[in-house]
Amino acid sequence: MITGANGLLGQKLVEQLVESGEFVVIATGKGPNRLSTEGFLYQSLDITNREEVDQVIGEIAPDTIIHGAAMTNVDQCELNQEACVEVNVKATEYLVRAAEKVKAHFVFVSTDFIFSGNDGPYDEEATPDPVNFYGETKLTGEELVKNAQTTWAIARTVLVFGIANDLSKTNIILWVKSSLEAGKVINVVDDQVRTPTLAEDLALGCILIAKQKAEGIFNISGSDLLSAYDMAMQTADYFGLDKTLINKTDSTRFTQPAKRPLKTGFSIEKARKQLGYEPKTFRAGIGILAKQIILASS
Ligand SMILES: NC(=O)C1=CN([C@@H]2O[C@H](COP(=O)(O)OP(=O)(O)OC[C@H]3O[C@@H](n4cnc5c(N)ncnc54)[C@H](O)[C@@H]3O)[C@@H](O)[C@H]2O)C=CC1
Repeated sequence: MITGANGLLGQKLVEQLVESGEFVVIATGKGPNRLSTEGFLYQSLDITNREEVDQVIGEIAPDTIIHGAAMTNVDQCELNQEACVEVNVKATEYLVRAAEKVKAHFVFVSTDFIFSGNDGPYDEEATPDPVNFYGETKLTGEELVKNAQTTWAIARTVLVFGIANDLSKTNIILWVKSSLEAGKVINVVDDQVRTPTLAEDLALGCILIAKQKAEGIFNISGSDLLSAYDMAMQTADYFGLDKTLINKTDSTRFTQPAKRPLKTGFSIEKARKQLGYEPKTFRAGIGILAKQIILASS
């Protein structure tokens, strides 16, 4: 059972799980089914509704729950903290309690934003110290999961990029591509460092965890440690666009409601060794997006 199935990760998870043919997939999401594929059962589920959560999980009694739903807009979390707590903390608790009753393996998707960004890249043992409210709520979610009376895993990830089926979500690659194609000058920070993650790779990592019923914390991200500026330059290079339109800048030039950690990124050695997880390079990820852009516009 997947939560947040209409989201970017949710869509990729459902696609890959169905394609493998090994699972009965229950996709749950807020409101109607917005997935473009078939071969699964869809159940509308607002995870902030405790009764609904109890009822749906009680009836389905899934083997495994991959909890990908979250309030993911970091600035909105800072501005609307009550709503952020409802989704990222309280709903996670409802799901954990319901999972305990049916003894489901519980996989929680978490974030590099639980870290300060002063001393990345991080391994699974590093000490969290979030710099914004979103990070705080995801860390509280992790604590709830760690104390669950059922088996659990936490899949932490970093800057997820991919193409959603309704093209609703933008990402750094799409932004750089469209700006440079329009001849626009863009300012890109070189002091925020990440290991960007192709959405398909994150889904793959979650599925490896689910299949093996692996327990504990796993870093599931890309392996290339890049600044946002590096990502922009690689994107321009891939599409043969004008790199002189990309200006290097730093985070002090931007004011956003939520502070961003500077240097995060993950070491993924544990997932490589224990799960057999191997992500694409960032360049290969751009290539996959490029094909999806062509398919979406044809
Ligand atoms: N996108 C990123 O760069 C990163 C994402 N993550 C984590 O990865 C996970 C997946 O993220 P994405 O797929 O990128 O996000 P997304 O924003 O595309 O999907 C999240 C989904 O959760 C759903 N949702 C929100 N409130 C809900 C509710 N009350 N009931 C049911 N569903 C609800 C939304 O409708 C949406 O479909 C999240 O847990 C996020 O915290 C972690 C690090 C980076």
